[in-house]
Amino acid sequence: MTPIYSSPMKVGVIGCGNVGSILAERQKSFKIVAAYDSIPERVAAFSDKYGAKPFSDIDAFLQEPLDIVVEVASINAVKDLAEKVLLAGRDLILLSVGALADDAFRKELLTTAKQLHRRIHIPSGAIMGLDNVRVGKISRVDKLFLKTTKPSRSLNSNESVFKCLFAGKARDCVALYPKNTNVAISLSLACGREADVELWVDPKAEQNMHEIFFEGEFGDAYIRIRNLPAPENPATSYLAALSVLSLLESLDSPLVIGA
Ligand SMILES: NC(=O)C1=CN([C@@H]2O[C@H](COP(=O)(O)OP(=O)(O)OC[C@H]3O[C@@H](n4cnc5c(N)ncnc54)[C@H](O)[C@@H]3O)[C@@H](O)[C@H]2O)C=CC1
Ligand SMILES: O=C([O-])CC(=O)C(=O)O
Repeated sequence: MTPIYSSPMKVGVIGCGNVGSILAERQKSFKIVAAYDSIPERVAAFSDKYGAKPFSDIDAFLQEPLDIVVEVASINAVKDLAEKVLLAGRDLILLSVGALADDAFRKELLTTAKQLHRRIHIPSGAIMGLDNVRVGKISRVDKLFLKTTKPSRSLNSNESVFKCLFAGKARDCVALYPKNTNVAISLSLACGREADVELWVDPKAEQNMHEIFFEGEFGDAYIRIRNLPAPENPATSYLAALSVLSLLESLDSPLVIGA
């Protein structure tokens, strides 16, 4: 049978910032052959450092012989570019999951993916437990609650006291904090039920902490993830970059683990 991907897998990256650079630094069984960013200097510097072909035109980028495109840019990038990626016949990994909070956009994107037999992969990002939260789609759920606590610098906040910045539904949270709460949408999509969310700023904290409270037919679970912020972007936890990396490393493995 023909292998699904080339070996090494040819990856195109949208977003040459913090996560894009971590992927490039640590690529092993895949190769980033093309890079696209809306800031020309960023893509040029990325290309000089890592050898990927630079693009500031998305159509030209998508004409490269890519096995998969990895979005590590922004919610706007997903909204503007994800459909183009699928229409170009590429699978897509997307990290700015908040874009999928828009029901109409998500449904249209998934319809396109289905029609073209393409896949959209959502990495676990900055949390753990997304695999088992999927039981929410086939069994009763009584509670899905995410409490995120981040240092002031991660939230670009001037608050000097421990304070709740938001309490409400996942999609309203990511609309207000698009660079900090994509995980709330990943959880909601995995479970099939919109998560309740609280976002706290803690001026004394050093880590980006996510606490997941999940209850239902199976029993209950509490997961606490204390993430080190990524050195180049404290809004993003380092684990988010590692999760994309591990997904890329395992995509064509014959052994699929989890859930
Ligand atoms: N799902 C999850 O668990 C997590 C998701 N994220 C999201 O992942 C994404 C990447 O994070 P970082 O690398 O830390 O961000 P970053 O800000 O360091 O890098 C983003 C890069 O993408 C580029 N970019 C932004 N919008 C673009 C567009 N419309 N078209 C082309 N290029 C564009 C920027 O110029 C920048 O170079 C962010 O959206 C972040 O919020 C981050 C952490 C966890
Ligand atoms: O990296 C994190 O801790 C979570 C994050 O920013 C997001 O979900 O957007």
